[in-house]
Amino acid sequence: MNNGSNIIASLVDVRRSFTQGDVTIDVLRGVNLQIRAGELVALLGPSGTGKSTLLQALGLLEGGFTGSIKIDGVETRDLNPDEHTEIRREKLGFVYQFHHLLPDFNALENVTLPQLIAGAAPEEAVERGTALLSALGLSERLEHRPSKLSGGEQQRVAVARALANKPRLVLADEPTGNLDEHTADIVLSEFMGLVREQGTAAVVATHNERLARKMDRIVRLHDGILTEG
Ligand SMILES: Nc1ncnc2c1ncn2[C@@H]1O[C@H](COP(=O)(O)OP(=O)(O)OP(=O)(O)O)[C@@H](O)[C@H]1O
Repeated sequence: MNNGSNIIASLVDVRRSFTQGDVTIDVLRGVNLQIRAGELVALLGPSGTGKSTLLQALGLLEGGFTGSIKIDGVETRDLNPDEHTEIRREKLGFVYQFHHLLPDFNALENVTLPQLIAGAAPEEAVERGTALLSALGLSERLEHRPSKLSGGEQQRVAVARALANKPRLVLADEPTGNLDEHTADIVLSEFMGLVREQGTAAVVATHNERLARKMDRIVRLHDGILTEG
């Protein structure tokens, strides 16, 4: 279901502080961000500025935020953890720097599992998983376990998994950060191509300006504030 609006995610005046002993760090100091459906947004900023924290806000992965966090028009702040989980399952996909694939499952199973959990019929899940992995050049690797795949291949499986349930928004935290530059370029280009083909929006945290420039929009986090361009 979608709310008819073109905005898939919206943050208004989002703040987050962390306190460790006597020290409080204001990591997000009033972040505003609107992501349109199908839009690819690069999130840049030096290490430790709060890119992961911002993705956690969008992914409804942590508490402790103030401000408004809307996903597909729904204000999430007052929802309970089960409702957050449901929104994550229905609308969001995640890719991390390290793939977090299940080691005892093969590539195809890693992509079909989230679909089965979401209630897809097994044949449907296998068909979609095979199509996604094939689009990423892994048609010959469906039955390989993660340990038998290269780093780039593992990240491709993680990308396919993130898209398995047709999310409206994919949140990617340094998705190619542990790959060499050449492989990172290829995997990120494939990721962007697939995301565009699926009409999914994405926010991609990265240190890589060059790759960021290939996306629709760049936002930068600096001193807890987000700026455009
Ligand atoms: N759970 C936590 N408890 C205390 N401090 C935290 C916590 N999570 C993050 N921080 C602090 O918040 C700041 C932002 O961290 P975050 O991981 O969001 O940055 P980042 O921009 O993603 O960094 P990197 O590019 O290195 O991954 C850091 O100073 C970090 O130490």
